[in-house]
Amino acid sequence: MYVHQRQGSLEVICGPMFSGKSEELIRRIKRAIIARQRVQVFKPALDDRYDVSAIASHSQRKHDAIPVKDSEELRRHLDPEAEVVALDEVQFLDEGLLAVIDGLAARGVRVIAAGLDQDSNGEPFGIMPILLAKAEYITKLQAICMVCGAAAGRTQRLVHTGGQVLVGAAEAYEARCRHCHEIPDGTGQRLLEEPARGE
Ligand SMILES: Nc1ncnc2c1ncn2[C@@H]1O[C@H](COP(=O)(O)OP(=O)(O)O)[C@@H](O)[C@H]1O
Ligand SMILES: Cc1cn([C@H]2C[C@H](O)[C@@H](COP(=O)(O)O)O2)c(=O)[nH]c1=O
Ligand SMILES: [Zn+2]
Repeated sequence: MYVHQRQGSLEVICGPMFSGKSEELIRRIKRAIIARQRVQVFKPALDDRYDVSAIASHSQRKHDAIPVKDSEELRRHLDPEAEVVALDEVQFLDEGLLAVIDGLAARGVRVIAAGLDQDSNGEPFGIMPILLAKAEYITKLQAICMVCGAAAGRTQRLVHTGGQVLVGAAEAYEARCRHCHEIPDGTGQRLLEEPARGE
């Protein structure tokens, strides 16, 4: 006879900026609360754009969250009774989070992690590729390309400052499709020019 235990799992919500990751995370958090589950919500302290101690979407939806500077601080705040642990902006958290998430899922906790799968150069962002490999469930969202209106899987940086990490919103970024996304090469030239016909 099988004995079913409460199954832990990892759900990852990814996609470019403005694709609705935070809205979707808040929706799942609200449903878990309606189901009277014990929910804990975290975000990296680094992301202080709209609110220091809340997940906030670009459409002003919010949910209280514990800001943490790294995975060690997150580990210290964990409620041993939590049934659901939700994390926003996980691309900013360190590799130590992987062991924390594995430990939670092994204890039967439902972990929901939202974050950018790609940086503004279209490269994998932080621990996201590993989380995607480890997840039981993946939701990849698309925004609307601000140039052509197509579905957008990438984020265009509009300012020529910063390295991979530059906290910001619409003043510094917009959603773009693969075709309209440009990777700066330092000269202001397009890197991804379409080959001329006949080439
Ligand atoms: N280019 C865009 N495509 C889709 N939604 C956009 C765009 N620009 C602004 N928005 C707004 O952003 C909201 C999604 O915000 P949010 O959940 O914070 O996204 P993410 O967490 O993926 O950055 C949308 O519901 C919409 O109101
Ligand atoms: C593409 C890209 C984004 N960021 C920053 C900008 C924002 O502070 C967050 C993403 O927030 P969202 O909830 O997904 O809108 O990440 C960055 O630092 N570097 C990048 O390349
Ligand atoms: Zn486009």
